[in-house]
Amino acid sequence: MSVLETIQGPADLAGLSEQQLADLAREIREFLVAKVSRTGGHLGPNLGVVEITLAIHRVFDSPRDRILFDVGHQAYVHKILTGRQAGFDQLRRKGGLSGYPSRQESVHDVIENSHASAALSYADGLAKAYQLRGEDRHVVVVVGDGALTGGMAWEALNNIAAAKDRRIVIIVNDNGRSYTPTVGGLASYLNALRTNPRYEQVLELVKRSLNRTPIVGAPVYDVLHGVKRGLKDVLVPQGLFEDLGLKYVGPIDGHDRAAVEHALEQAKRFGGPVLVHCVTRKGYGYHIAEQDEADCFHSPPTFDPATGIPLTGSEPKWTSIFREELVEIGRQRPDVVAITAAMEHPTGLDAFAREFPDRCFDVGIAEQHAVTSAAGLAMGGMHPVVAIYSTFFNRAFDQVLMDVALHRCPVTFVLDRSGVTGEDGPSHHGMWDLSILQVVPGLRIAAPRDGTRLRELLWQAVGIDDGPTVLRFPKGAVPDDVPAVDRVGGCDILVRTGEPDVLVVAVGAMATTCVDVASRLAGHGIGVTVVDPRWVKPVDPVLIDLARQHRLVVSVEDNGRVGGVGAALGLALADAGVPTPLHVAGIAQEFLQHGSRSELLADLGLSAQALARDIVERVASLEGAPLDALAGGEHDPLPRG
Ligand SMILES: Cc1ncc(C[n+]2csc(CCOP(=O)(O)OP(=O)(O)O)c2C)c(N)n1
Ligand SMILES: CC(=O)[C@@H](O)[C@H](O)COP(=O)(O)O
Ligand SMILES: [Mg+2]
Repeated sequence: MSVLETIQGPADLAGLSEQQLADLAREIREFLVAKVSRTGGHLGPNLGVVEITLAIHRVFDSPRDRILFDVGHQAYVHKILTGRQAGFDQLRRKGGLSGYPSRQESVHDVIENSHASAALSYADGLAKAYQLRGEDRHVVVVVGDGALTGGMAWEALNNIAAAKDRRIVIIVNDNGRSYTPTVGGLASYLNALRTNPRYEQVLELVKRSLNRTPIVGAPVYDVLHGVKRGLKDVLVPQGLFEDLGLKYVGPIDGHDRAAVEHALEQAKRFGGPVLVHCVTRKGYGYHIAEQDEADCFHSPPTFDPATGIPLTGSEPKWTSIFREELVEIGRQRPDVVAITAAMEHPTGLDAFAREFPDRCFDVGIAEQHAVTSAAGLAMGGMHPVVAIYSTFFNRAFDQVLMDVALHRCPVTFVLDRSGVTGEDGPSHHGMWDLSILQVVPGLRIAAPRDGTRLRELLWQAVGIDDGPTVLRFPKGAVPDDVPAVDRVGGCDILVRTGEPDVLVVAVGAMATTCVDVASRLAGHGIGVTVVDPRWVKPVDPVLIDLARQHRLVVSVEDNGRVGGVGAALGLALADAGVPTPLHVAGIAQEFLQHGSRSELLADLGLSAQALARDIVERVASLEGAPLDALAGGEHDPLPRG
C-alpha cells in the first residue's frame, strides 16, 4: 500500500517518518499528473505547493485553524490530504469535485471565490472575529507572488500589519510567475531576495541552524529572523514587509518540507502576524511542466502525461481570432496599445506583444489599475485595448464608470470568457457584464455572433473615439459564420420565415442557437424573424420597430436575465409604448456550478430544443389554441425534457 492510500485526513500525517513523507510527496505528484492529465486543470500551481501544503497540515490543526488559498487553484493537494482523493476522476466535471475550495465538499475549505488577491482580506476578517470571540485559532493563508500584485492584497496587509496579536500566518508561495513571470516592483523585490548569490549561502546557513537546533521556540526564530534581517539590510535597505510592521521569515526553500515546517512552527509560536516567504517552482517535479516556458502548465487541457501533448484538438477559438485581428489593427493604428492583467497569452495579447513590445503593458493581477491606467493612456492620445476575462472585469466597475466613461475616454474593453464558461465554476462564469455595464452612460457594447463579426466589430470599436466600447464573447470554439439575409439599420436579419409571429433577438454567440430554433419552428405555422443587433448597448431603435411588427419578442442572451440586454430592450419597448409581449431568455440570476458549457446552457433552458418548446408554448398561450394543434400533436418534434 502506498503512503498516499493511508491518508484519509490531516491527522494521518502526524506519525509519518521523513522517508514516508518524502515518498508521500512523490506519490502526490504522480497522482496529480495522472489525474489532471485525464481531466485538465491547474497542474503547474499544485505541483509547486506539495511540500508547503504537507507542512501546513502537519503544523496546523485544520479545520480548527483555517487554511485559506488565494485564487484557490492550488488547493488540489489540500483536497488530497483532506479525504477527497476519490473525487479527482471527476475533477471540474458537472457534479464532480470543484477545481477550487468548496464548503459543500469539506469543512476544511473556506474561500470559494477564485478571484485573486482577496484571501488576505478574508484572513484579516477571520482573525478579528476569532480575537473578538476569544477563540485561539490560527488563520493560515497561501498567497502567490502573482496574487500579491493585486491591490486588495496590500489593502489587507496594511490592516494585518497593524494588529500585533492576531494569529495570521501568511505563506507567500513565490514561484516568480503568474502565468508568465510576475511583473512590477514587488516582483523585482522578491526576485532580489531569491536570486542574490548570498541568498544561497544564507539559505544553507539557515538550513544548517534549523537542522542543528531542535525546535526550542525563540532561538530558532531569532536565527531565522536575525539572519534574514542581515541579508535584507544588505540587499534592500529596509524590508518591505517589515517596514509595514510584519514579521518576515525567509526566504525558505518551499520544496524543503522540513524547513517549511520549522518556519511555520516558529510563526505559529509567534502569536502575531508573520509572513513566511517560500521560494518554489511552478510545475516542480514534472519536467514537462517545469520546462514549459509559456506558463509551466498553469491550466492544461487533458494531455498525454508521457509527452505533455494536449489530447484535444486546437479548434479556432474566439481568442485566436481576436489575437490575429488585433495585430492587424496594431499595424494600421500606431495609437492602439494593449493592456493585460497578468494574462497576456490567455487573453490573446501575446502576438500583439511580440510585434509591438513597447505597446503592450502587463500590469500584474491588477484589473482596477489596468482600467484607470487605460484612461490615462487615452487622455494621452492613445487608444487602449484592455483584454480581461469578463468575470475579472467585474472588480473594475467603478474604474470603468468614473475613470473611463465619465471622461468619455476612447478605451476598448475585450471581455473573453463571457457568459457560461464551464469547468471553473461560479466565480468564473462571465454572466454579469451585460448587466452591470448597462448602467454606464455612453459606453457601447458589441456582442459578435461569429468570427467574422468579431473582426468587424473590433475594427468598429477601435474606430470610436468619443467614449468606451466593449466586445464580449464566450470561451472556446467559434461557431461557423452565420450570414445575414438582410441588414436593417445596424441590425443583421439572420432568418425571416413566414408571418412575423415571433421576433427572436439573438445576442452574440447565441445566434447559432437561435437560427436552430427558427428551423425547429419553421414547419409549424409559426413565423420567426431572428435578428442580431451586433451592438447590444444602446438598444437599437430598429428593434423597437421590428417588435411592433411581431406578436411576441424573445431575447436570448448568455448573461444573467436581470439587467441584461433583454431587460434593457423591455424598458425601451415600454418607453416606446410597444405592447408586444417580451420574454427574456437568459441565465437565471443564481451562482452556476461547474460543468461543460453545453451542459450548463442546456440546464438553463438555453438549448435550441428548450427555447423552441418554450416559444411554442408562449405562442399557443397568445392564441389560447391547444398546444398540440400548434405543435403538430403526435408529430411534435419538440419532445419535452
Ligand atoms: C482577479 C483575477 N484576475 C485574474 C485571475 C486569473 N488567474 C488565476 S491564477 C493567476 C496567476 C496567479 O499567480 P500566483 O498568485 O503567483 O499563483 P501561482 O499560479 O503562481 O501559484 C491568474 C492571473 C484571477 N483568478 N483573478
Ligand atoms: C485560476 C484562474 O483564474 C485561471 O487559471 C482560469 O482557470 C483560466 O481559465 P481558462 O482555462 O478559461 O483560461
Ligand atoms: Mg506565482
